[in-house]
Amino acid sequence: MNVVRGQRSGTSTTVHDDEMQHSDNFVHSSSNVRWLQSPDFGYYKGGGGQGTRVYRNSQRSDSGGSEVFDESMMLGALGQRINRDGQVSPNELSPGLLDLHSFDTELLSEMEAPSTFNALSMDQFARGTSFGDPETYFGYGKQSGRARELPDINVMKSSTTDKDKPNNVAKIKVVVRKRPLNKKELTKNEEDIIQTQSNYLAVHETKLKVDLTEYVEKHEFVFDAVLNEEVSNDEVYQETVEPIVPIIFQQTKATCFAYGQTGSGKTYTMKPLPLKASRDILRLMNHTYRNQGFQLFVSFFEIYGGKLFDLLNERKKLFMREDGKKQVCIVGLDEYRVSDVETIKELIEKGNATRSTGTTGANEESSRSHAILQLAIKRSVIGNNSKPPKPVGKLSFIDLAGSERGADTTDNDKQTRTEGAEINKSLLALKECIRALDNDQNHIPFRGSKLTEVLRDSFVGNSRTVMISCISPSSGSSEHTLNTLRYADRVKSLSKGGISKKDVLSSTLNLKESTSMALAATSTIEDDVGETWDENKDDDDEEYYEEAKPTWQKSNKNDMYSYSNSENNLKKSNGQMKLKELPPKSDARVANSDTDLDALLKEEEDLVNAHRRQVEEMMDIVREEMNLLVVADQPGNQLDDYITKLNAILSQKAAGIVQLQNRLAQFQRRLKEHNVLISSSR
Ligand SMILES: Nc1ncnc2c1ncn2[C@@H]1O[C@H](COP(=O)(O)OP(=O)(O)OP(=O)(O)O)[C@@H](O)[C@H]1O
Repeated sequence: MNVVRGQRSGTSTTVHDDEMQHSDNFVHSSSNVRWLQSPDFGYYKGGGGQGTRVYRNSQRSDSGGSEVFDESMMLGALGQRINRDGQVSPNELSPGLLDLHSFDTELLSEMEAPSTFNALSMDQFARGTSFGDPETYFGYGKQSGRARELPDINVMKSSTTDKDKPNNVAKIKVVVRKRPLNKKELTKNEEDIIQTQSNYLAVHETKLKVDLTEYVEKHEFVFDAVLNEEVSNDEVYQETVEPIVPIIFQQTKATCFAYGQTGSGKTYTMKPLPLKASRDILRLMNHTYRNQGFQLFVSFFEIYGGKLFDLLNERKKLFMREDGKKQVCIVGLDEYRVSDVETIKELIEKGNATRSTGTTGANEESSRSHAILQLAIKRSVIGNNSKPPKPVGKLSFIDLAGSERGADTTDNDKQTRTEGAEINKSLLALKECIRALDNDQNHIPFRGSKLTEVLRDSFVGNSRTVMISCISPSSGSSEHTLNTLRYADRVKSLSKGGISKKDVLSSTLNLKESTSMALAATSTIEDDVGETWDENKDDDDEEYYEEAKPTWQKSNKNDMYSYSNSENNLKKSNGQMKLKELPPKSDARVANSDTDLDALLKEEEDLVNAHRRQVEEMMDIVREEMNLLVVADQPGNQLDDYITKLNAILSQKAAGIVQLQNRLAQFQRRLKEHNVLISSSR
């Protein structure tokens, strides 16, 4: 019997070991995590006992010799510039403005692309799920070193054209990658608490009962793919990016990003991917699409503290601009036309060396910025070099900054906290956007962060997203790991099917209750707003924005958000309530009522989203407060200062919730009026 057979992708359950039905395939201990130490157990890798295991890190050969890109070169490259003489020739540079949005208006007519999907489908049984394959399967017997037998597929191996195949590629694919235990974790005798099997993953969290006896809580998840510590970067590429490379030639914009706590392996995972993808793109251009006018362009920039910097031009500050058509442009971003792998490699290394890094307790070279590397495919008209090439598709790689929390930092200073707040904000915004997109919601909350604003064009239209959740296996990281997995799980599961209107209504009804609870929770906090949580206002925004009023708008420097459009809608809708004065034509009434109802439902949905955001932010704050207790014992921490700031934020959040409550009350009044109107028109 298989414990998790039949679980659908994106579901998770929490099972206490004592309640668990034991599987033929998985080994469980009833009371603690020692099961992981059995040398016989398939999940326990590496020789020696606790503390003697060698962290194998970059010794693994990923490429089987033919790899041009030497990953070990890249390891530890953060903060070190790798000088190469081969500079990019100036005429390969297309300077100026990268029109991130032009794809929507300038797309080429659809063309066929070779597909790897035939090759993929052949291997789906062996690999577990693939894009678009919601079914899970489980192999029998113990897990081998690799998470699964990944086939040696290559973008050129299958040249079969199948126009329909790309449509089978799921909009979102969520993959989890577990890294090996590192030296630090081994020294601290931390255990590997992550069990993986095919696309199934379990976290064995040790907890304490009230009587201080230990027990193990098992949290189970199923994702599109789970890659264990034995899986190489080549295999990660095959599982994640390789399948989407061909569809970039078919007007698709794809985004691949890594998410996870600091030190969990995001950079390690993301760094090799763009080069591998470029190699495949160039192969397609030089063979299948030979002499068809396709060109490859590379740009690389970072978002740090809400500001943009060009990583290929000495961190030159960039400005984002949005025109009347809501097209996002990054003014001043250097975009390089490339035609060989060596040049791309140099550019990537240059960008990585320029990236902002810092030290956190969990990672000595922690990425403090979101780095975005874009491979854009354009096409020029053969024989007409005067016209600029037209965008065809784009592949964006995002190495997200590590989610940072008070307890992780050895240097709990203002800057680190500011970075952490900014990072958390963008991660929340990213999740909201992905969910909204997959639910085909009209309103995509791009404005939640600079990251999502910049990525906006990659999410609209024909888009694909691959999220790689990176996790540490160690018992000491169980809380972070569970947070990462829950984030991934929510992205996956909540993105399916959308929220029914009925569900939205019931959520709204619960809203009042939960806001009251949240208010009660914050009511004891002093009303001292004091110094704010150093949310730096980005002056550039005002200067460069030309668009209509944003949906989400900072109302002041205190990192509060108000829903300006909603207020406008409200006025408009109130105007519509004058419907009562219209001639009593029931059809007109009903039609107008429908419009009104749509507006109401839209606003209601926005309210729920706003509320969810408030609650999530509150949760972050509560977690921060919990961390205060942990850091309290450490000397040198400015706890008073920290607590004052937390109190200030909590006060602001409480005010935000009051604002929401007022809007909810207004909304409910209008809903009542609307219902009266509907019943009178019947
Ligand atoms: N799968 C893996 N196999 C071997 N070593 C790994 C793996 N994943 C990560 N590492 C190592 O762990 C360390 C931390 O990884 P990395 O810098 O990629 O973390 P990160 O998630 O990007 O952290 P941050 O968010 O702080 O930048 C590095 O030394 C890296 O080489």
